[in-house]
Amino acid sequence: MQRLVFVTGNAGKLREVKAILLQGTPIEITSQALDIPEVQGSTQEVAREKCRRAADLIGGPCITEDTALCFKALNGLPGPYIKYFLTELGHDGLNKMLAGFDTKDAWALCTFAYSAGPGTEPVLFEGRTDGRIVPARGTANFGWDAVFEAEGTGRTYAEMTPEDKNGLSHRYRALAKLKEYLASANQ
Ligand SMILES: O=P(O)(O)OP(=O)(O)OP(=O)(O)OC[C@H]1O[C@@H](n2cnc3c(O)ncnc32)[C@H](O)[C@@H]1O
Ligand SMILES: [Mg+2]
Repeated sequence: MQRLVFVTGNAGKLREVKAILLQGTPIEITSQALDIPEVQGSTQEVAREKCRRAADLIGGPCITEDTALCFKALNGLPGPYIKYFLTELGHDGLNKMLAGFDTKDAWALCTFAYSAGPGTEPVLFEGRTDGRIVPARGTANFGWDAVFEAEGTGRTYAEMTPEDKNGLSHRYRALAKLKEYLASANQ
């Protein structure tokens, strides 16, 4: 059994990561909620720096995760800054931001970063799910789930069962790559 510390302050992320990793992996997740300052930059720069700081703080190997919500009309923004937009504007405001644009297309991008310990360069694993921004539908219990309709499903993440979301989400796709990496690194 491999033990990995997932450093996150977000209960929704932790719940989904545990559920996804339960499906056939010898990885046990323990978590630490640390509020790590996030730098500005590309999703990759934000992810790398957060993971470096987390590894320094806990003094050992760890994973961190960054989620971006990218609007096509805005060339990928708010991207890694979605948390602040969601907090300040809410679901309705996110829709209104796109009112002047024809395309409501968007994608959810998840970046896991794995550090083998302080001083090592984090390795990144990205997963992307395409969709579009819609007026809120479904049970809104996690972030922007209610306003993101995943392509080809006709449903927002908030209208899906946890199993359905975890079978096609940005997080699931990124974790699949992380799992593969850890499995081959352990042979
Ligand atoms: O401690 P960390 O892991 O950084 O947790 P966080 O909540 O600060 O997370 P981020 O910095 O990655 O910001 C991502 C924002 O998107 C939200 N979010 C992340 N994953 C989501 C998902 O699958 N569905 C809906 N909202 C999500 C999350 O609640 C934040 O508001
Ligand atoms: Mg954060």
